[in-house]
Parts: sequence; structure tokens; C-alpha cells
Amino acid sequence: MNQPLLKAVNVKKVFGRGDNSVTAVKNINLTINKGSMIALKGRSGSGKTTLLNLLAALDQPTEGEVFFNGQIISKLPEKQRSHWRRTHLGLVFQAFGLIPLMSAYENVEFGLRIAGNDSKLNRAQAERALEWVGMKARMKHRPPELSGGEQQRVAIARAIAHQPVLLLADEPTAELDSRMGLQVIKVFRDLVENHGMTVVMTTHDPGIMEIVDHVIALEDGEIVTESNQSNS
Ligand SMILES: Nc1ncnc2c1ncn2[C@@H]1O[C@H](COP(=O)(O)OP(=O)(O)OP(=O)(O)O)[C@@H](O)[C@H]1O
Repeated sequence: MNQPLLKAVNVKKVFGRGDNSVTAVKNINLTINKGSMIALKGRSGSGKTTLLNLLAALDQPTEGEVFFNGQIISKLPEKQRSHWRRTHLGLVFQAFGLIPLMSAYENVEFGLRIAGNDSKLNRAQAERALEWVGMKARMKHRPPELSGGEQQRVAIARAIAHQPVLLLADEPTAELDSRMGLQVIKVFRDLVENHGMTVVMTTHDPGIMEIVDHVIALEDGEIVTESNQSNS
């Protein structure tokens, strides 16, 4: 238990140069344990998306390091970071980003195909992912025939079909009403409890803070509080 999966050490990110530069995050020291569910909260502009992108190795810190399973990922060249992302990471965004003319199943299977996965396994992997998010029964439906919450669950299935250990989500419930938002969060909880995943998401939703294990609050690019929900 309490094995660190992701670690940020003295991370700082500055965009631009000179007078126009913006320090988006700074002094970030953070450990995310395997099998936990974490929410990053803070006002607009507090640095949540910047931090998520650094943890996803989509972006590189100006200073400091990000470690995954004890190995530095932030210093790797883009080709290796991209390989790391394809292997270990699932990404979910506010906009579901599904292709409207493809069924739920085809959207998930297509995600595997463009990631270059072994096509013999694609069908089984896509169906398993849809089952895990509770969408297998509706996998032949196209996105316009599904509710917002169902579409986001299909987007989650697409993100986890290759069975990554880490799922990062940027405002995954922002487009949903509170009932559908809760459904999506329950899917994340189930992935953590039953399928060995670790979930980090940004959110403004107070309902979500109650369900996650830890809430990390950012203010002006710095961590101001880290609360442990299970101890509070
Ligand atoms: N590519 C960029 N170039 C310049 N400045 C940027 C860039 N990305 C983010 N910033 C700035 O960094 C700061 C943090 O932005 P970030 O998007 O991480 O905040 P956020 O907490 O995710 O906000 P929101 O809740 O509105 O999405 C802001 O001042 C933003 O304008």
C-alpha cells in the first residue's frame, strides 16, 4: 500500500520570456500513490491544467522533475514521452471528443487502432473497456443517441482500452449536470477500486471533492492545501 506512482519535485512552469512571461505553477511537490483518486481544485488560472499536462508528460517543466514509478519522465525526449503516454496513460477531457458517425464500440476500437495496438486484441479490449464503464449494452449506439454522461463514459472507455495504470482527466464533468457528473465519478471510483487504476482530475465541482481520496488546492500556481478525505 501507499506505493508512489507519480511524483513531482520542485516543479515550476513558466510560459513565455522576459516581461511577457507567466509563471503558471511553482514550488510543486506532490506524491500520488497507486490506487488513489485525486482532485486538483482552484480558481480559473490557478494552474490546474498546467499541472495536469506536466503530470501527463504532455508538457515539460521549466524547473524540477516528474517521476513515474521512480523514473524521470519529464526529461525524456518527446518520442519517448509519447511512447510512455501510449503505454501508461489515459486522458479524458471536458469535451468528449467522440466521432459522431461511429458507434460507441467503433470509437473505442478506432482509438486503439490509431495508437498502433495489436489489431487481433482490439475487439476484446474495446469490449472490456466498454463493460468496465457500464456501456457494453449500448455499444452499438452512436454518440448523438447517448446522453452526455453516457458519451463521457464512452470517452473514458476509449482512454482506458489499452489498460493504462494512470488516468488523467481535465474537468471531466464540466459539461454534465450533477447527476450525470456523479455517474462519471462513480465510474472512476470503480476503475480505482476494481481495476487497479489511479485517477487524477481537475474539477470545480464541490460534489466530487467528497468522493475522492485527496483534494489538492492550487492558488496562484502553488499548492495551498492537501486534504485527506478519508481522515477528515
Ligand atoms: N500556453 C500558455 N502560454 C501562456 N500562458 C499560459 C499558457 N497556458 C497557461 N497559461 C497561463 O498560466 C496560468 C495557469 O493556467 P491554467 O490553464 O493552468 O489554469 P487553470 O487553473 O487550469 O484554469 P481554468 O480553470 O480556467 O482551466 C494562467 O495565468 C494562464 O493564462
